[in-house]
Amino acid sequence: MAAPMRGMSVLRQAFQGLVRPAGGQVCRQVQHRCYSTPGHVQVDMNSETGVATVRLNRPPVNSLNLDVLTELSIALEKLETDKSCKAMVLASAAPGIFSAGLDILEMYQSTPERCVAFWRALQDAWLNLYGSRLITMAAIEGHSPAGGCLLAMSCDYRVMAEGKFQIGLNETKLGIVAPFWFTDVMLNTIGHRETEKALQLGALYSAQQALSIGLVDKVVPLAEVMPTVEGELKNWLQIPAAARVITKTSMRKAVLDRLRSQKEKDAQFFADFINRDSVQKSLGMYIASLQKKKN
Ligand SMILES: CC/C=C\C/C=C\CCC/C=C/CC(=O)SCCNC(=O)CCNC(=O)[C@H](O)C(C)(C)COP(=O)(O)OP(=O)(O)OC[C@H]1O[C@@H](n2cnc3c(N)ncnc32)[C@H](O)[C@@H]1OP(=O)(O)O
Repeated sequence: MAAPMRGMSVLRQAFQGLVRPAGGQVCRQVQHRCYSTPGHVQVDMNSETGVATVRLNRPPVNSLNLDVLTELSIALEKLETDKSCKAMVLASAAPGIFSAGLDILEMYQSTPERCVAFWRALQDAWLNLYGSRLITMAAIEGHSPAGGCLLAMSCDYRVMAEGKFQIGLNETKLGIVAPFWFTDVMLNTIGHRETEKALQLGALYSAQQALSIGLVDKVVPLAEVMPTVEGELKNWLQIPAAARVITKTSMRKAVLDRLRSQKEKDAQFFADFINRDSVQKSLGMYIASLQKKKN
């Protein structure tokens, strides 16, 4: 039997047919299909319910590097074209973390070419997620700063674990600036006044604070995050899909089109901005502060 997954009872896993075959990889029987397991993004498709669970799997903190973002983008594209797939739950396979956001090492002392490739991968992953026809829900079972917060905000619904975990766009604290499309998504989520404060301060919120400003939709004990997402999904799945998708698309189109129309310019701007001496200095200091935390 596979080791129990965090936030999921052994009974629930047994019920869902989790087994570990001779090869050693976790797989599911009958109604479940694993799209991928070896990489940094695990996709588990339940063909009976039409719900896919996509787990980021890059321990220790699921920082989003070029590989993770490319894999995430491909996984989302596959689900989008899978007619049996109706909904997607974005979660983490790493305990205590949803995602630490972009891999800072992709932005520090990197080449302009790598920066552009990295940024394109982020743009594509986000366009696929924010523009998805699927019902998308974030199961936030841990910290979710910066790019992690962007991924969560880009879903249709967010359930976060109570306790010590934090979520927010903290870019200014690193001496960098949240790109316009991060800002647009936050504006659409919590409104203008809260976004202005949140972005200038680089604020990281507790789950309860995030709930109070509408950054997340529900806060529950850690073990209840997945069951709560599953319960909420039942409501969403009852809505006629075409009407829901048209509504979602019309509400998100302007923000998506804004990036689509200037993808290359945005990627070039990122590479130029991030390679400024002052930005590199700030990033260097931030990396040192993360490392110092341990000593
Ligand atoms: C007008 C201008 C317009 C455009 C400008 C263009 C672009 C600029 C904008 C770019 C956008 C960036 C968005 C981002 O996502 S930036 C990333 C921000 N992320 C963070 O600040 C999170 C940092 N991490 C943490 O706070 C903690 O790690 C965390 C709370 C998530 C978890 O804490 P925990 O105690 O559990 O773990 P740690 O011991 O801290 O970390 C373990 C190891 O992981 C390393 N680490 C952590 N986060 C990252 C990361 N984001 N990238 C790379 N590496 C990371 C950490 O250093 C530890 O490493 P080791 O010491 O073990 O080697």
